[in-house]
Amino acid sequence: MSVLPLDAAAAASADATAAGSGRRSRLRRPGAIFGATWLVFVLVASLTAPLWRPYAVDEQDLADRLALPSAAHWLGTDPLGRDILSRIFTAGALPLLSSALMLVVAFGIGLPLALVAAERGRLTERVISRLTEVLMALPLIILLLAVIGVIGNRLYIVMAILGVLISAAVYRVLLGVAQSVRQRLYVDAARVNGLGSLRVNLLHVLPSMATVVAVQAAQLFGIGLLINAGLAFLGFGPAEPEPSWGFMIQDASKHLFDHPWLMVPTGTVLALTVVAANELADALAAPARPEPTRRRRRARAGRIASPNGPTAGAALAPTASAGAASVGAATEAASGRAGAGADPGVVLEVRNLSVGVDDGPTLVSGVSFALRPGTVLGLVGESGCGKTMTARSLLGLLPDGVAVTGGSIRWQGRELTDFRAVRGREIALISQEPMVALDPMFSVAYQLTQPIRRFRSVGRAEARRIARSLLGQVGIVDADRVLKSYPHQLSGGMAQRVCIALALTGEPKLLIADEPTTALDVTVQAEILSLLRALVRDTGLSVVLVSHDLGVVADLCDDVAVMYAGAVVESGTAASVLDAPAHPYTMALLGANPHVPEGEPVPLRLASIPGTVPPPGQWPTGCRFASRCRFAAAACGEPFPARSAHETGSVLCVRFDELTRTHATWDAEEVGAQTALDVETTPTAGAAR
Ligand SMILES: Nc1ncnc2c1ncn2[C@@H]1O[C@H](COP(=O)(O)OP(=O)(O)OP(=O)(O)O)[C@@H](O)[C@H]1O
Repeated sequence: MSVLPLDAAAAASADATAAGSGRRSRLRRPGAIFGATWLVFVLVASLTAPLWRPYAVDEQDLADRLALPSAAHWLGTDPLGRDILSRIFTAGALPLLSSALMLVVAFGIGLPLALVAAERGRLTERVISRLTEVLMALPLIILLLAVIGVIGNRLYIVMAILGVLISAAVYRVLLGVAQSVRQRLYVDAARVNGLGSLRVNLLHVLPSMATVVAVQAAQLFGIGLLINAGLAFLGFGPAEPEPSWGFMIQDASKHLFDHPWLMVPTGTVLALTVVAANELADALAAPARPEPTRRRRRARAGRIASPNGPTAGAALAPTASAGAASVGAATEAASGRAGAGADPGVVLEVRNLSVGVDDGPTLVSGVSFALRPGTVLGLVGESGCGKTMTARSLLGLLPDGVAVTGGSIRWQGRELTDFRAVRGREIALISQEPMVALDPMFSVAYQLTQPIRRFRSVGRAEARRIARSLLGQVGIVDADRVLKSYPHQLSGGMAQRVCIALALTGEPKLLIADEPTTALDVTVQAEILSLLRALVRDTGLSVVLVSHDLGVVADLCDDVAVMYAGAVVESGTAASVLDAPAHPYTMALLGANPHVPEGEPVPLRLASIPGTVPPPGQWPTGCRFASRCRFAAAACGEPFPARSAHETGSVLCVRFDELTRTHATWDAEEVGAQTALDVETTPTAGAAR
């Protein structure tokens, strides 16, 4: 039953987010104009045919049979001398309306099922998918003929049943789209902002699927017309003298050689109607005009170099507040504070957190840290080390099929289980891609005032006033203009400011900032960092900052937890960890930081840590960094506990004491053709290498 426009749907899904302006521009294309105009014309002409047709459908002129077009009969006559024009348009209502009915049934079943399966997770999705697979395995035409055998030529009912059968295929296509839309950051943002499941689907998921739904509907409509005509051709249409396109084509096929014209009018109307539906679908599926601006492209390029702009000079320098505010990101083993949730100074405590894929590998294990009010904790590490999974666990926003499998998250002294209750109100999220985190369908005013009204129980006018004030708080001076704007009209930096304002709508106490500056220009990065710093200073917010940029961490964080292969390998105050790293991975990470001190030449090649992070499921016993570590020894192959370090932090290295004693360092000596990091150890007796 491969009747669905999978390619078209996939193509459309790719740009579904540009739906607003994109859809309008697509509808101005010639194909779309032709398709829509013809479909409207044929529909109106068919529905009104009894009012304007020149002859009744059964009116015969036996003296003028099989006539060519004339003034009396514009499209000629059939073998019984009946007027073809009158019959064609009278016959149009049935295929058009019954195909529309088929669409309503197919989407009425397929679309809600896709939304539910995408939302409810893997188990529900599997159950629904298996059921729809059964439906898809049924032989469509044979089944339809069997139905006709039972109920007769009642084409509306037959087409409704066809809709039920096709709903399985509709579901398959829409499921993929719904799943991909649900992963978009603005859907997460809507959930963080307290929207219930129905409203998330209605306000954010469905509008983004509209293009795919329209493409599918247009193509299925054409297929419905053909099936309808095919059934009538086979004799399962309306009984004579009622006209039908299929029967008229069958009648014409008998005279293909002696009176070929007879095939032309009905064949042309049917073909034009199917082509019009397909043209409309193609126009809708065509990519919308690309939106990326030079600014976004530059931002992407900047991400590769990961410069820190004005903050780069401060890279690796201790922050002024670090010492004073340091809480330490301590593992439970190192701190020994099993009951630290009772500590009134700790706003968030994560202990022994594990995250894993259902029936799959563990992605994060044994992660522990604590956070005091008004401080910033940085989660750093290479890509794939589990920073995002850890951060998203704090909001209960893990991807489908991924779940917290162990440990505890204590928020303000109580175990965090009901994430919906705290999302947006107490804990908010700022994500990496501001342009994707805002819903392209809605104005900034709408996106800000909705959560404000919900969280603060205020009216429309007051919500707008608060939105304006929040925009002012995040450094937007022309708030009124920005409120009226749509996301695509904002620059990256402006969009991130709006996202931060959005995160503040529920007056949260904790911000999870997942690489909030990665997608931005260098100068804008600095502005956003300084904005975050000001917010922490002025409002007492706590922040968990996910970053791979040590410059950003040095600049903004009070404490830092360095993650490697799903575990925290070192934690402590940012000042102590960055100034005197205790774990070889932290040393190597600092050595590979692409920071060039002022006045020094830029190296030809950047330093790197040899090897790659072992993927989940392939972590070795013992130290997960051992295979890449210059200091690895036999003892690293065995499991070992974390050790206290940096006064309030910890380090997960069995050779910690030894390396400290020997003042081991791991610097990036980037010269000439050297590509790896050099190891320097101060030769001290007993310092084994
Ligand atoms: N939906 C998912 N299903 C299964 N595994 C996943 C999923 N998303 C991420 N992972 C895996 O989980 C591990 C941790 O990913 P995570 O995104 O937390 O890393 P990260 O340190 O934040 O990296 P990055 O800086 O690239 O975002 C990676 O190995 C990743 O491949």
